[in-house]
Amino acid sequence: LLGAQAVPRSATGAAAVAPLPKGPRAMVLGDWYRVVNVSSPAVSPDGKRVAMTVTRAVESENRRHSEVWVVNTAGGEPQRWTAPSTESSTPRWSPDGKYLFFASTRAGGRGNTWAIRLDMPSGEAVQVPEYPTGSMPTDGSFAVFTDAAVPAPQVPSADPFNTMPAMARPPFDAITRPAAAARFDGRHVVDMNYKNNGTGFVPGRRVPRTWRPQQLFRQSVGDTSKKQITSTAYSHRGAVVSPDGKWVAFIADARLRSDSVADLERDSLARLPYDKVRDEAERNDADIYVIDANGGTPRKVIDWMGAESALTWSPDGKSLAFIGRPVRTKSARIYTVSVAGGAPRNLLGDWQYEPSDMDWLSTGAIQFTADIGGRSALLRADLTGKTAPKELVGGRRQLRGASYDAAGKIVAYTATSMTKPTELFVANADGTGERQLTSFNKDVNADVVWSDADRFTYKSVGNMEIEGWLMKPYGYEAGKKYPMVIYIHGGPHSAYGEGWFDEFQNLAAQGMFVLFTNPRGSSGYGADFTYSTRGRWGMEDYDDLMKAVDIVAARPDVDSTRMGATGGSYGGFMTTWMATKTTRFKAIQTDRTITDWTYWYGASDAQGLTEFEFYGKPWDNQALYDTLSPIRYVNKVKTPMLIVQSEEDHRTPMGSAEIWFMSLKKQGVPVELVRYPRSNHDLSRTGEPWLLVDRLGRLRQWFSHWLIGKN
Ligand SMILES: CSCC[C@H](NC(C)=O)C(=O)N[C@@H](C)C(=O)N[C@@H](CO)C(=O)O
Repeated sequence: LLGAQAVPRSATGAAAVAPLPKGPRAMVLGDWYRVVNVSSPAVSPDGKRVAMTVTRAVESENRRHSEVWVVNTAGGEPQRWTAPSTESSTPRWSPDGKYLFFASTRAGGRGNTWAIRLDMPSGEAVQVPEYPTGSMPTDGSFAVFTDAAVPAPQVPSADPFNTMPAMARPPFDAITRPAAAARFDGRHVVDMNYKNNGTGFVPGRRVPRTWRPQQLFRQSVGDTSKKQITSTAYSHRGAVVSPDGKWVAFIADARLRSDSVADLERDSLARLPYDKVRDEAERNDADIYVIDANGGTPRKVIDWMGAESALTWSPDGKSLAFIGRPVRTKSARIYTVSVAGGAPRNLLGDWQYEPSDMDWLSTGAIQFTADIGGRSALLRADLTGKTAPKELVGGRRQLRGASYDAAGKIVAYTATSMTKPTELFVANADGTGERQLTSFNKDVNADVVWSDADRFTYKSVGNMEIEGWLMKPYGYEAGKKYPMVIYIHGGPHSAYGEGWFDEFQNLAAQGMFVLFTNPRGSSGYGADFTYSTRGRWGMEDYDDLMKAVDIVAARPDVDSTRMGATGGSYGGFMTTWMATKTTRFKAIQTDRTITDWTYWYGASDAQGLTEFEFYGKPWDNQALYDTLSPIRYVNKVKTPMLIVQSEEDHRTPMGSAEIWFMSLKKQGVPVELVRYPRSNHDLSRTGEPWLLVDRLGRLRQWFSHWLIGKN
């Protein structure tokens, strides 16, 4: 049943890949390598084609591979447009239809933008320095983009520490120095942001701190020269050119203060103890401006309290739309405002959900995608803001990356549902006439019986409605009882939903029910829901999870004596928290866990999370950091636990796992710790394929051992 794939090495060193049994059958681990992911759809300006990124795992080489593929919107077989020997992704078409640009790092090139010529026969990808990247007017004659006008300060070539590894060099502000540069290869740290999940350790500066404000530049198509149109001490962000090419709208500091002043103010505020009046007051950090596309003095369009993003011109160039969030704890809304100024109009009113992206189509419609709980949909806003947005494409699935043709008639997007890995779809922009354009997962879908899940909602503490799903075990037969494992997501502000997910399928294939919910604190249900757990982590959200367990445990087909729990990151915290509170689970797996919030605060790269959620730094509110730390109650734990942690996880560093492991070991509680090398916080999502699959295998084995009695 396990289906673990042996990967013997051939004489050449490449791993041989064992053939998989034909289906229909349960998922085996080797199926993970067969699932293809489609992302970043881009509709050509004429609406005839869609380009996309197609990503597969190369099992024998323990890596992923991405290519750009193109399919006709009228249908037919998708074609690969980029070389299999290189990595290529995120395609976009030039407005004149002459090029398909994409991101790729290729030998002998500058930067990572490459293009395929569409106006003449061509096999090789080329770089086109005379074709600018940035926001373009309707005629596509030039682009506006932002860049620093001053070069980054260089370390002098005579610097005595130049030969040292970057992390070993004494940073600019350091007092201490190596006794001998050639003999120290450790890490010398002076700045706070010295490590980052994914990037790893970040070397300190060898030169004084400088500011390089982002300026507006323009470049004509067919010309490699770039004209700088602003020269200011503040940065320009989200710059977009008006359809007629006369104006540029951008977002900048509300008082146009220099970047250095704004940063130093933020740094000094950040050092102060938490203060509700100051820290929760509405702030106006940024506003919207317009400037002549050839430069000049900018004019403020609106003074709007909050943070603006996704600035977009109306097709007639008279208005601007933006996504605005008044304060962190309020839902983002779509607003429109006249370029001449005046009050912005809220198009979403008090609609519960939040927009993820937005397009103002040439037809005049404003469309966007939004998470609606665990599903996501394509919607059209009411331009008067009087009625709720109209859902154009929805259903029990997740839609991403809506892309339109120049006429605003066609929309392409990717979609996935519980039993269907991602594929590309196209529809009329009003949502009618939907068609599936790719079937990259046809073979694996034919072999594997993906388990489906029933959606349910339930009322929890304070009458709050919670959304949950129960996935059936593979081979489910009415009248039999099955074990159940609850999955708990992280964030805590993220969400599970209506998409194919390898982790759920992995356990369902072993003959277990998989329960997953979005307790309060999850994203996708509006900001009130998301921030309702502030200062109360592990309290009502724990109740939400346990209520779902109660509901499911009462089913005649669930064996309530064989239940398990698993979760990662904040979900990892929650599993250790559960272990201190209940013995109703027979086994728990805790992933990228957090067991001590004070340790986490010091060791993680994301202090901002608890500074906000716990009302300050540990010394501002030590009682809360302690009360919510599972390690304080570890003497209560009786449940066998599998701990999985990544050696290079700078988000939830190893110390939490180590103290948990040692504490359980000392108390005689069955515990295993698996430490993954060359892995960070994203092992389960973007990690090395062999390690990722190894982890899935261990989850299967752990729960099979404790809940089914076989391994
Ligand atoms: C202001 S810092 C945000 C931290 C971040 N939050 C989100 C929404 O992801 C985060 O990394 N939190 C971790 C503790 C966490 O639980 N991450 C989850 C979700 O990404 C995970 O599964 O790794």
